Amino acid sequence: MSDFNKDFLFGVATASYQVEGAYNEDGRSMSIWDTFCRQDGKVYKGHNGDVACDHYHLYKDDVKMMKDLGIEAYRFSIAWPRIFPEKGHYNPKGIDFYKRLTDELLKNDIKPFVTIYHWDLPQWADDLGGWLNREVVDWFGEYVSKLFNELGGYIRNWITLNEPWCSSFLSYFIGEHAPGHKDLGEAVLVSHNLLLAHGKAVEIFRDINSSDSKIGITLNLNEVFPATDSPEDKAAARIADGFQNRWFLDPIFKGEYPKDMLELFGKYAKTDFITDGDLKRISQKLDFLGVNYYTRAVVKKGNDGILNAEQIDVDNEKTEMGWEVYPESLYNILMRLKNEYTFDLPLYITENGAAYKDVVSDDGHVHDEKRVEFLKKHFKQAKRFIDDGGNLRGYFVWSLMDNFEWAHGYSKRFGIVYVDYETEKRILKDSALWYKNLISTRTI
Ligand SMILES: N#[N+]C[C@@H]1[C@@H](O)[C@H](O)[C@@H](O)[C@@H]2O[C@H]12
Repeated sequence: MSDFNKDFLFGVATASYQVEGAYNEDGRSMSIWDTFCRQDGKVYKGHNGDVACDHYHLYKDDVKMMKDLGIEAYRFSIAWPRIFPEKGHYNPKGIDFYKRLTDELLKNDIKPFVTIYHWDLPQWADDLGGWLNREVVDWFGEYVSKLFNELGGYIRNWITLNEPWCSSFLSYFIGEHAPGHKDLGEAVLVSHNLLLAHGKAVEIFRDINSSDSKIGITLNLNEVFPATDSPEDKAAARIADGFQNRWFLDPIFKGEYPKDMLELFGKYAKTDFITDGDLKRISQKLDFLGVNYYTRAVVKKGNDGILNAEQIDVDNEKTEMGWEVYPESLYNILMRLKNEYTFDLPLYITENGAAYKDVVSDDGHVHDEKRVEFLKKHFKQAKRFIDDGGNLRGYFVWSLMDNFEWAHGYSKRFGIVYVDYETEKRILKDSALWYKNLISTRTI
């Protein structure tokens, strides 16, 4: 058994579109996810975030619930369509919600960690090309300037983007997420514009915010294993690692795109998307890196004619998402970051958690033993990293409560708190009570 020190932050995470609801309240306009949900066949049973967990109206109860659990930090995102419902049109009512939420958190000694962009791009921006249009960097700059000026005095920890891999490759190449394009060249251009927007936000942040405020980015990273020791499978694993991890880590921390991926993507990218100064903007110094970790990947040589790297199904314990439970890779990823990219830069696990088939038992409780075991194993790996000299500052469990799980709608439950979507009633799962005990003892 070993203890997390007193400064380590035990948190939970959510995102605006997944929990807020109030999709058309107080001036909020449509986002690409409001649009995507209304397209046939895109989201499970046509679910959408119109109401979600109604966090917009129930936030005080949710903050009290966090307080009662001893939660020390709350990672949430801001909905761009609330702040700028139209191009160039600022909506003060939009900011007012986040001022109320932040005020409630601070009153309860819960540190706010804000994600500036967690996928709900305003529809007006997408109508003008969205992340495909390099002008989005300026629109994003106007958005973040308003956030820093209006909220910078209360919020000290800012995350520019959540999982740019999802906002680019999952959304513009694989097509599972909004806006649902399937074009690798577009996805590569989008990934670059996302990183430019990230860099623009860091520049503005450095101009506006005091030094006791911190800024970083959140990347979803996994550890990639070759299915066999064959040269073909090893080569496939290297490409898969480049596609998932190095394409973002290298420009942010080394100031250059990985050459092997640049060569591969260069065959598909529609324009010469890198111009002078871009990589300098993208690779500005950060105050921390957020890591979202869920599972590893085991890859064999594929034949899609593009990446030629195919993930295989591993005969091991899996979550409801079909993701292998592999806590060791959390340690390995953190150690790789420390040794190759971030060195002594503070790290946060900004998301880790699991979906399981949760049901309310006859006793009125939700006995999610598998999630308790999942979290226990992953917290142990986090502590192992700290004990081996890693500068891990905190851990945000995904998620505080069950919520809208993107293309899966409400069919996947990730929360440590159960949500009855008919009544919006919250029920603490056993994992919430386990987390409360971990926080109070700080011992894993
Ligand atoms: N899927 N899944 C769960 C979770 C998703 O709900 C978050 O919004 C993303 O940041 C990340 O993908 C992880």
